[in-house]
Amino acid sequence: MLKVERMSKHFGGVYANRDVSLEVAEGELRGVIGPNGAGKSTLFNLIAGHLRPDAGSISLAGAHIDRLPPHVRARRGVAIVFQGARLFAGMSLLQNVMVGAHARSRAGLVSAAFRPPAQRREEREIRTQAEQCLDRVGLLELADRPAEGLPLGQQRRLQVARALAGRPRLLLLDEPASGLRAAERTQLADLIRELNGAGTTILLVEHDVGMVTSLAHRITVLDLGTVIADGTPAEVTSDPAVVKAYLGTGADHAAHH
Ligand SMILES: Nc1ncnc2c1ncn2[C@@H]1O[C@H](COP(=O)(O)OP(=O)(O)OP(=O)(O)O)[C@@H](O)[C@H]1O
Repeated sequence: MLKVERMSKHFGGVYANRDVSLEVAEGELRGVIGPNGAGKSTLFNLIAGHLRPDAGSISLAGAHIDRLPPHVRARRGVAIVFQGARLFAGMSLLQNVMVGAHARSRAGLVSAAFRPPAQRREEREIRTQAEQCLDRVGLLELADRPAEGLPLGQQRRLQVARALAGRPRLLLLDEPASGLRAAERTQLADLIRELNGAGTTILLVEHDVGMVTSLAHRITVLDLGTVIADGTPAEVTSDPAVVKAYLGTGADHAAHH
């Protein structure tokens, strides 16, 4: 479904990504890991459309998307959950998800305020769909609560619900576990597994190696901007190059856990 071919991106003299290739098959849960500075965020931003590659290509279901702006990629079915993405604090959980759905609807959120009768049905459909998305992430009971002050674990799940409202073909998750407590991580991991089990193709870029190895079918390992391993969790974690890359930043890595 997603194919990244020999993609490179440099900042000055530093290759943040160099000749990076990876494929995500339909229905797959693909993990991307790597020590600090490996190029994970850069890869994520290139796929999401926030950075342009210097070389190489990205295609979705056979069509090149690397020159499309993020919102057009979203319309093609690429949903993005950013690390630290903002929620609308003044809105309820349900409204936050409805914004995600409106991004895809013809009416748009602004015109929803002046909705003529013809648009009321669409509005109702969006609401129902948003409720379903909240239900999928286990937050339906909190639908009418304000998003403000929500614990971090619930914020992340709300962000996932918002991404699901666009009915994505591919869900991109950028370090979704960062800053979460152990119990919240477990809940989030269960959610990711469930979504993938229900058919959502997922690319999970994550610092937490344990989480990725427990969830992903296949893992791409980056180090210093290049792919050093690609395979099943068992294959990559026993790969000497991977072990060496992580040992090289051992103290730093341990500090994150
Ligand atoms: N906007 C930028 N300008 C200059 N250098 C950058 C920029 N973004 C990334 N880099 C450099 O590119 C390399 C890869 O960084 P990147 O943030 O993609 O790694 P990462 O794997 O996400 O790291 P971390 O796990 O620490 O977040 C690093 O050497 C970084 O300093």
